[in-house]
Amino acid sequence: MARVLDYFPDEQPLGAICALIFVAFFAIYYRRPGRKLDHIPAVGYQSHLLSYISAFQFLSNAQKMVQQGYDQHRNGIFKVPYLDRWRVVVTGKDAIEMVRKMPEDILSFREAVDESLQVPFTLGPSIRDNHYHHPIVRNNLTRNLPVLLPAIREEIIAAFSDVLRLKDNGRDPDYMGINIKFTVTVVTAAARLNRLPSLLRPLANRFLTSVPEDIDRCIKHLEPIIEERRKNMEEYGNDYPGKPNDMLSWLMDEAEGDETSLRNLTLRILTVNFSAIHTSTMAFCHALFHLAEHPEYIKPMREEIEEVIEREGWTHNAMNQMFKVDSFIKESQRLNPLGCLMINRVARQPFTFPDGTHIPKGTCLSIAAHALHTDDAVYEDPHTFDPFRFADRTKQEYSGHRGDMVSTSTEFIAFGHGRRACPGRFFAANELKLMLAHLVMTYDVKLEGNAERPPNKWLIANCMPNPTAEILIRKRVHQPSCNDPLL
Ligand code: HEM
Repeated sequence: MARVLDYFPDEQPLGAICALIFVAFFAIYYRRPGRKLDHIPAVGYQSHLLSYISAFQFLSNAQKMVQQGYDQHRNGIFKVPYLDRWRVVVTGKDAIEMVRKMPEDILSFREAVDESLQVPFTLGPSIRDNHYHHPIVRNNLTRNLPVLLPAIREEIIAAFSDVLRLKDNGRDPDYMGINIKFTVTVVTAAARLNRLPSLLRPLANRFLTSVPEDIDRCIKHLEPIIEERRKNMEEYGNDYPGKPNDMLSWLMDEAEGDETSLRNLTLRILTVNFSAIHTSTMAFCHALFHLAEHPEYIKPMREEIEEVIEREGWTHNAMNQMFKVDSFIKESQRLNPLGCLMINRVARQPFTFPDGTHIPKGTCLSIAAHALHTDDAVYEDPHTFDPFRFADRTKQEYSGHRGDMVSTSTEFIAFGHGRRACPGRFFAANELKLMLAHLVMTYDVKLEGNAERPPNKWLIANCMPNPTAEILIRKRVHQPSCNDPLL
């Protein structure tokens, strides 16, 4: 104490005491549930106050620290320090299986999402309490993929032309902009709210977020469409001829009570796009950077695509037969999942793992995704990008659909695993495969010189493709016949 007081002039001991009380309050307030996790080994300092040093290191070193814990406690359980809490990390097949099977009232997915995104404030109570869009994404969207595939392909081709500034694709830039920006709006507001004590959050939310303005802007686009569909339904019945077969129609069909309001339907569209846009964008960029580093993999994929498209055309069936394209993206997701910690959950009740580790109520728990995906006990030569690793369906471990990108397991958790696994992954897989197939059939890509793949950017535990990297891309001189007139 004497040494700390030395930093303050003699006449200001009160200031020093206030500062110390503030630091102590910060330290005690922030770490929850704190000492109840003392029995779980920590990465970095274990003691309460010193662990703040490790928590600061974790901000810029999360992936390495999680890997360190994984290497030291293989098939065990350890904890990593965040500024506001410990996070318990679970490793090993059996423990992952146990987490997968835990019911929501013991290990909650919802509570983890609500906390990390501050859903009650950012997206609001209707999104927190009602998840009717989940089965729509999982069932309606997936079921309709065969009929929607041509429209999805058309969108992809238009998007490529737009991004490469080849021609104006006629899509409304304001509507696209709101949907793209919405994720950033929500995530930024959530990060700010997470730094505040819960009592201040309702008030602070009003100043920290532009979600209401984003919804207002989006309403302007969707109002005339929703009104027209309602009018048609009133006049010609629910299944009127020409009714669009899309997310908005499915939501309008299923919404009940308050959910039928224009505002709530708009918020629901923004929320579905929130889950879809950035995840898919990052997945595609990761794969694109691997391809640009290894253009030699373009040829075998072109051969596969040409052969499949000659037989099946650009159909859903064709997508299911592009094993190399599927494997390429899956391999890229294996090495570059959304983060080093995934399948985040909050313990709603205390429970004990079979190895005797007790998990108190309120504990935040995750699986070490990146470490699992690069474990040499799980994958051969795990740090090498081996694009067609999953493509050989004669191998028993990848036979049937087991090699597919959408197939989750205790060895591949890029989409989560179990009941809560991403309901949009079937759509995502088709979208990503169509994008990669379109890219390789239409363009050549490479990195400048002999450059290596641009390094990923880590935001604490979240992994993103390098946002400033550049690749070289040019249109192929000879287009194959299977590239139809849509181009
Ligand atoms: C490559 C692209 C994607 C990846 C890597 C991805 C990954 C994930 C992951 C890891 C989860 C959480 C699973 C868990 O914690 O157990 C999730 C949830 C979810 N995903 Fe995806 N996803 C992708 C694309 C999509 C798309 C395209 C949609 C919609 C069309 C979608 C809709 C959802 C929804 C609705 C949830 C539940 C989220 C919530 O309740 O807040 N995802 N996704």
